Amino acid sequence: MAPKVLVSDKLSETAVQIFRDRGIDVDFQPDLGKDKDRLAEVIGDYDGLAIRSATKVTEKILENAHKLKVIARAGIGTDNIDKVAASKKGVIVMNTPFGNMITTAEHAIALMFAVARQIPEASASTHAGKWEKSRFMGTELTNKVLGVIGAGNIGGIVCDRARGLKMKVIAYDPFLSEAKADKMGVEKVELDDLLARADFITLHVPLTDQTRNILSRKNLEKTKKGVRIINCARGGLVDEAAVADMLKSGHIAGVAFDVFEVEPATDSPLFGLPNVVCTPHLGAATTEAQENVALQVAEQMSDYLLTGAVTNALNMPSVTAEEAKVMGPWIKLSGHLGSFIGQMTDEPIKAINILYDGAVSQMNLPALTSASVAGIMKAVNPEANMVSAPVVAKERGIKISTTHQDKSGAFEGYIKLTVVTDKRERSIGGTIFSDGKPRFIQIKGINIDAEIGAHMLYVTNNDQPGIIGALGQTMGTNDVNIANFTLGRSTAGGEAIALLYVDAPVPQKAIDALRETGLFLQIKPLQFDIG
Ligand SMILES: NC(=O)c1ccc[n+]([C@@H]2O[C@H](COP(=O)([O-])OP(=O)(O)OC[C@H]3O[C@@H](n4cnc5c(N)ncnc54)[C@H](O)[C@@H]3O)[C@@H](O)[C@H]2O)c1
Ligand SMILES: O=C(O)[C@H](O)COP(=O)(O)O
Repeated sequence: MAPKVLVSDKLSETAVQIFRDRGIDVDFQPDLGKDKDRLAEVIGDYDGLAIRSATKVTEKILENAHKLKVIARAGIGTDNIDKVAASKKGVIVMNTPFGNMITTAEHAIALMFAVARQIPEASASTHAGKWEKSRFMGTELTNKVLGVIGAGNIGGIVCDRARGLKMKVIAYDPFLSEAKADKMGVEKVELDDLLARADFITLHVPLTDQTRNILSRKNLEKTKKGVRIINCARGGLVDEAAVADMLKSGHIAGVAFDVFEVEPATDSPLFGLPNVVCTPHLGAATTEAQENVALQVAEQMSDYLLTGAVTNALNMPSVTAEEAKVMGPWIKLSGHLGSFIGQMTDEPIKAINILYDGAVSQMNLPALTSASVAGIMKAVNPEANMVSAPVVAKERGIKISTTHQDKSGAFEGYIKLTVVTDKRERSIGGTIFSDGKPRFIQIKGINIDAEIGAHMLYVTNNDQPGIIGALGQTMGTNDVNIANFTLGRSTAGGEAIALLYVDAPVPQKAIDALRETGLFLQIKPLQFDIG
C-alpha cells in the first residue's frame, strides 16, 4: 500500500504534485494544523506529516501517531515540534535548512533599512497626504557596527550582505571558529562586547533553552544608546516588554521584528510605538523560498518513505538512497547483532562498543551504530528503532563508542559488537557473505559460521563428547525441525557453543527437555526479524 502523507500547513502545491508523482497518497489540508484536536484525531492514519510553523506537533499529538515515520518541516525552525517525544517514538524529524535562508537574510536586511530610515511610518504618512520631510530623519548604515547574534546559514548571509553595505560586522556565536570568522570578514566577539559596540543588532539563532531571552532586560541595558534591533529569527529571544520600555525611554532608537513571543501576534507591548517595524513572520515568504522548501520537503519525505534515504534529519544520521542500497545488508546485520546481545542480556547495560573492520569501516557508521543500538533496545521495547534507540540509550546513561580499522583479513569487512554490564562483557561478530546474507561469525571470541534465521536456539556447554547427539535427539523428539546447525569451540578448550536455525519457535517442552539432560550451561531461544 502506498505511504500516506498529510500536509497540514500552507505549502506550495508543488509539494502535492511531487508526492503524487512519486506514488505517495497525499492529503492536502493546509488549515488543519491550526486545529490541534482535529489533528490529534486524524494523525493516526498517516506515515508522514509535512508542516510549516503553524502546526504544533506536541507530545499529545504524537501519542496518537501510531503509523507516523517522518515529520518534515518545510523551512528551518523546528521549535514547533516536540523533538524529544518524536525521537522516543521513533519518528524522524527533518527540515530544509537551506531552502529559505537567502530570502530570510534578505528580509533581515530589508528590516534593517526600514528601521534605519523609518520607511513604514514615512510611507503611511505620505499615503495619508502629509508631507513630513523633517519628521523622518534617518541614520546611514555605512561604517556602522552590525552585531550578528548567530552566524550560521542565515546569519552568515546577513554578514556577507552587510559587508557589501560597508558596515563593520561583529558576530557572537560560540560555535563560530576564528578561522571561519576571518574567512567571512567578521570579528568574532563575546556577547557583552557585541552589546556594548553594536549600532544595529540582528538575531539569527534558533530558539533553544540556551538562547531563550538572550536579549533579556539585563542584556538590553548593556546596549549602546540609540541601538536598533532586528529579529527575524524567533519570538522569545528578546524581552518584548523590556524593549517597549526602552523605546519609550529613548535608549533604543528602533526595532524591526518579524517574529513574536506569541504568534499569531494580535497584541504586543510594541504595537503602536514609534519606530517599531513589524511583519507577520514573513521571513520565508517569497515565491522562490516557498517553492524551494516545498520541493525539498516532498522529495526528502518521499525518498525516506520509499527508499529509506534520510536527508536533513535532526534526530538521525543522514543516509543517501545509494547508501541505503549498499548498506542495506550491513544495517540488517547490525540490527541482528544488536538483537542477539539484547536477547542475551537481562541486566542493565553500561556501555556499547562497536568495532567496524575492513570495507564496512568506510561506510556511514552513525547509521550502522543506530541500527545496532536499535537491535539491542528492541529486546526491552519492540517499538525501538534507529531514531528512538540512541535517545533511550542516552537517557539510560549507556555510553556508546565506536572504533574502526582496516585489517579484517579473511572477510571483506566485519562488525563486532561488545556490550558491558556490571557482571560481564558480551560480544558478537558478524559479516556479509558474497550471497549478500548476514552471518554471525564470532560469539564470545569463538569462531562460528551461522546463517541467521527468524527462529534460533543458542546453547553453550562444556566441550565434551556426546553433546551434539543429545542436542539433535532432544530436538527431534520434540518436533523441532533444524534447518542449520553451527558449532564452535574455544581454541583454549573448555567451552563450546551451538547455534541452531530452526523452522518455528522452539517449544518450551524442548527447552525443558534440554535442561533435564544436565549437559548445557546456557539454553536461549532467539528470534530475529529477518523481514
Ligand atoms: N523569520 C523567518 O521566517 C525565519 C526563516 C528561517 C529561519 N528562521 C529562524 O532563523 C534561525 C536561524 O536559522 P539558520 O538557518 O541560520 O540556522 P543555523 O543553524 O544555520 O544557524 C544558527 C546559528 O546559531 C548559533 N548558535 C546556537 N546557539 C547559540 C547561542 N547560544 N549563542 C549564539 N549563537 C548560537 C549556531 O552556532 C549557528 O551558527 C532558525 O532557527 C529559525 O528559528 C526564521
Ligand atoms: O523557520 C523557518 O523556516 C521560518 O520561521 C519560516 O516559517 P514559515 O514556514 O511558517 O513561514
